[in-house]
Amino acid sequence: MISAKNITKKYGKHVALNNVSLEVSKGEVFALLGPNGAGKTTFVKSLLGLVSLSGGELSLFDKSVSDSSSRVGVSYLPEKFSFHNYYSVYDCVKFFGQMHGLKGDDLHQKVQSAISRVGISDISDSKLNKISKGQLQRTGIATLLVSDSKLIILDEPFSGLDPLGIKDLKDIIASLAKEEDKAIFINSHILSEMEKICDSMAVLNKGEILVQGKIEEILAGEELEEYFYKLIKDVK
Ligand SMILES: Nc1ncnc2c1ncn2[C@@H]1O[C@H](COP(=O)(O)OP(=O)(O)OP(=O)(O)O)[C@@H](O)[C@H]1O
Repeated sequence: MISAKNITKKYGKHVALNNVSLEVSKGEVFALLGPNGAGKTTFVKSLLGLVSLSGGELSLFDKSVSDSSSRVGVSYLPEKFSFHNYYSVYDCVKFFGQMHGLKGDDLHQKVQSAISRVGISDISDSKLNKISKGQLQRTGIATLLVSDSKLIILDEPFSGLDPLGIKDLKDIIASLAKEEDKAIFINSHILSEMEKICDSMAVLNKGEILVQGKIEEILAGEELEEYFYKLIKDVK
């Protein structure tokens, strides 16, 4: 679903991604991990076509990311979800449903079901400027659930959520992961959460991939946090 072959991104003289290669396949929950400034956001922006690469090949569903149709079937949740303040939660999720081609009763049912799945049915009619940060983030998650996107890209999805929100999101990710035709790509710092929900990972540091593969095989019984800190310390 995602294929990066030797991709490089330079901002002026600064190399943010250096010869990065990685693959994300159907059915995977994939974590891109790395310290501040490692290049994670640059990688996500490259997938979304928001920055142009300096070299290499990056594709979604076997189409180059330079072709915007490669992003049909992709949903993205930014770290801080935002939308027009004067929309209600319902209308916001409905807008995303309409963007994915849903109509009539089907649209209404899917919007209601997405809102209920993230536990905010009680504030469905509230305007976005009248709800909390965590409720707004849950609204963002509902916008992902309303469509049947095959690739879901989550940027720091746990940020702004309370422990209950984190638990709900982990359950949602786990249930989406059961759908074998989907892949979930997560960019996050919260290592403890990643270990429980992801099956594959790559660690980026200073624009370079240090390790990549199945989490269980990489960790071989070690805790992810411990493994990560040792790995980063060793290459500093
Ligand atoms: N628009 C830009 N112009 C110049 N340099 C940039 C730009 N965007 C990012 N960088 C640099 O590229 C490197 C990678 O940044 P990036 O935002 O991709 O890292 P990150 O892993 O997402 O970091 P964080 O975890 O702090 O969000 C950093 O050194 C950053 O300073």
